[in-house]
Amino acid sequence: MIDIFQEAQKLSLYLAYNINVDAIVYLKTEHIEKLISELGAENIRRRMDEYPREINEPIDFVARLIHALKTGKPMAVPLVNEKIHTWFDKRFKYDVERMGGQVGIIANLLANLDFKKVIAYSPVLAKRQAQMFVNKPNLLYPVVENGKLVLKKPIEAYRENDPIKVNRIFEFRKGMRFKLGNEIIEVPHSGRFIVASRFESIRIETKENLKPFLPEIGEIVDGAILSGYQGIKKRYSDGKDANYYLRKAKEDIMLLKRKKDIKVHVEFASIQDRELRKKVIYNIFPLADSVGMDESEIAYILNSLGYPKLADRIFNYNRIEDTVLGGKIILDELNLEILQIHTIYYLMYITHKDNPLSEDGLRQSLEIATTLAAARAFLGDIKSPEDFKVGLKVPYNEYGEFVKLRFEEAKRKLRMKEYKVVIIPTRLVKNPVSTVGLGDTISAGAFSSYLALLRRKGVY
Ligand SMILES: Nc1ncnc2c1ncn2[C@@H]1O[C@H](COP(=O)(O)O)[C@@H](O)[C@H]1O
Ligand SMILES: O=P(O)(O)OC[C@H]1O[C@](O)(COP(=O)(O)O)[C@@H](O)[C@@H]1O
Ligand SMILES: [Mg+2]
Repeated sequence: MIDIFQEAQKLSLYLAYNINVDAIVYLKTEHIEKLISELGAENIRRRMDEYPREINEPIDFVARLIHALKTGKPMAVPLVNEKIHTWFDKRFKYDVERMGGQVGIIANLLANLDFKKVIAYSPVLAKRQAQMFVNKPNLLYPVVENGKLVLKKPIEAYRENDPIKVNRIFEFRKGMRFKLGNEIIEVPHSGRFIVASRFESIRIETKENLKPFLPEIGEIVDGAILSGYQGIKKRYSDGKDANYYLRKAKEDIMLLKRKKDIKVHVEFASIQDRELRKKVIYNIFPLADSVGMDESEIAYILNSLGYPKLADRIFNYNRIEDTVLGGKIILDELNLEILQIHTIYYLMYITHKDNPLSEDGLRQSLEIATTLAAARAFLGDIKSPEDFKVGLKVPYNEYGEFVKLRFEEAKRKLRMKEYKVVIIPTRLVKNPVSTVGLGDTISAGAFSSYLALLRRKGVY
């Protein structure tokens, strides 16, 4: 496995579009009890039944937070009412502020792992945000100077007046117990709840001056990881809308692939609004080669594709045979080369039978992914390639053997002839320093090692 990791390190990757500051709160029972006594258990329960898909007022936040705590699922809900920022800041002291967003997290990870070159782009880059990127020669931000593409360290490329986006992250831990009225809730898994800020001023796009250079960037790199589409809004005050930004996003992928047919991985993230989710899935996925998502996200996607019962089963029971079934549907309906699903107890790849990699190769790629996530969960951050070894010391989760057994059963039940499906148990850290960014870490590790293995086979 180490040899594949070393081959992945020789790759150069392009990343776009989202960076932000993650302001992290380590939730304590007292926080929750205070919120419940302030807003009332009955009110919260009622709002939980309504399942608000955006945060307009404090009770929306508390309802969705408690739903996440009850299920132990990773969740992200957009904050759309700028007036309640002060409500949050009065109630919570942020324990840590760190780099966030798929681009920010993956850029720092790959740069610290000594990848050859990481070109990280976000349409906004404020000074404070630029300072959160690791300052290494292999991590560069693309700018246009005198009509030419120039790659600079982020700290040399920031713009004074660019806005900063701060997301609030609530880290919760397995075993936390509290009362909601008469109901005792015990958190089943450790995880994170993201209150994702959505501002008019930050658009998910490639700025017009950089756009003509995307084919050149595509030529320099070996692959691209794109994410942030969840930040697109339905409508903007200047008349632009989601269709406009999705058309632009599609153009970007085609431009990146124009000079060299690089592989593109899309890291999916929670999109609460059904209409927007559907638009992102139908516009973007067919242009991607690879897509990554967690168990809540696969359920949301299947809901959008018209499989609500299967979606509910995956969300509530996380059974392997349902995930395989759902994965096959997504792979086929959106015509992907490979789909990667990360869940608390297992990681899964689904591809078509003609994928050039062997099942063993695919499994090794997932092993790299879970090892990196375990290292990050244990250390809080990955600072050098040496940290990979820390992940190797983390044991597989206690359901490891059960996962393998259930997978063998699923293979007997489901039609598998046309697919390659591989699954591995996760290496799960019992008391993680934090969990935010683990999915991004898994996907970066999986996609880059997938590319390295394709290269080794001579097919990429
Ligand atoms: N404590 C943990 N140790 C190792 N890996 C973990 C831990 N908790 C979660 N994970 C993995 O990370 C993903 C989370 O993905 P998101 O996209 O951030 O939801 C989870 O599925 C586990 O595979
Ligand atoms: O949707 P947004 O606002 O771009 O934010 C994405 C959020 O997802 C993260 O990138 C983490 O994602 P994962 O936990 O799924 O790896 C956070 O750092 C960030 O706050
Ligand atoms: Mg994720």
